[in-house]
Amino acid sequence: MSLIEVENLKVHFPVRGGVFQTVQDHVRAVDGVSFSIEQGQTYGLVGESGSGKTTTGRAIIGLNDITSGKVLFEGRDLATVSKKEYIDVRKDIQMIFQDPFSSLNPKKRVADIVAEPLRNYEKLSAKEERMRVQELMELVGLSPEAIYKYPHEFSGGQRQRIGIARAIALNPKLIIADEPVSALDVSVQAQVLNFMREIQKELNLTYLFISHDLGIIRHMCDHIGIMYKGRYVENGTAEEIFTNPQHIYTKRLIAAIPDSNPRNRDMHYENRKLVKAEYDRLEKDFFDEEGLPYSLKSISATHQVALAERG
Ligand SMILES: Nc1ncnc2c1ncn2[C@@H]1O[C@H](COP(=O)(O)OP(=O)(O)OP(=O)(O)O)[C@@H](O)[C@H]1O
Repeated sequence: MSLIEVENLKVHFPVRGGVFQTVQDHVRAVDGVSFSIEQGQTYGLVGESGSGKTTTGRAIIGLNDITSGKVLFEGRDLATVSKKEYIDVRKDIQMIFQDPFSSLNPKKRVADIVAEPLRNYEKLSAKEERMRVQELMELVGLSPEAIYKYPHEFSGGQRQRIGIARAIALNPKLIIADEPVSALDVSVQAQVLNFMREIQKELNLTYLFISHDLGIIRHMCDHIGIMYKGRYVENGTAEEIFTNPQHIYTKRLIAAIPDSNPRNRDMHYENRKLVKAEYDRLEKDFFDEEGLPYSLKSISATHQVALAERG
């Protein structure tokens, strides 16, 4: 059984207007997304800004209302479990946020920040709590003595480690990591990503990893879903997606990954121009009037016609 299964998830936000603020329309932020994640695996959701990645993560954790569809955690439907069961499940699902600068309360010491979930769910004595927080600090590679410092006394990478310490405090099974390194310097990003992989192995964590950066997703994920305007255009194993992308949108994202090998740069640049030209030409044809993506088959047919026309 998968740890988590998301079935045909839809999250629509009402758009209100007029004098009486009546509902005039809906933003279909997530519009029929399905995936499952096995224990210990990393599933990547990738897409450009506004494609619905964050809303998907927030809906799973209960921060956004679900319009329709199901979220099953260890086979239990989160919409129908008892309150007690839901509280247990919520302990098992934690989140790491994008911005370690704003997600940590600047007025609180690290001891209080990391202890927050412990105080919500576990009744520990002051001594037990301090010991657990110190243990967590060591686990994330920070000095246990630093628990009395404030967030501004740490670097960006260290702050994200504090966010991770808070997320793993209750020994969760699933961590939703929403752009966990995009606010960090590139030099620090790799360190934090590698560290996330290390603790994943050590604690048998499962990740839902959200990013707009396909290069990072490639580094981290076993399976990938490519989102565009609230829907999937493609999903599969990381290997399938990178070795044989089917959709022109996926090809475009892959072509946009910077290539660190200088020998490949010229070729990469040419590929990029080619893919961009195809994409621009076909973009209007991708979605029918209801915004439904055409099947991969029809896209590749359209694609072939376009290529033939170009000679
Ligand atoms: N509370 C809300 N009310 C109305 N619309 C919303 C709300 N939250 C998100 N949206 C809209 O839903 C769509 C999807 O947003 P979402 O933040 O999930 O995308 P994203 O792919 O995570 O993008 P980003 O990387 O910029 O966060 C966007 O059009 C956004 O404006």
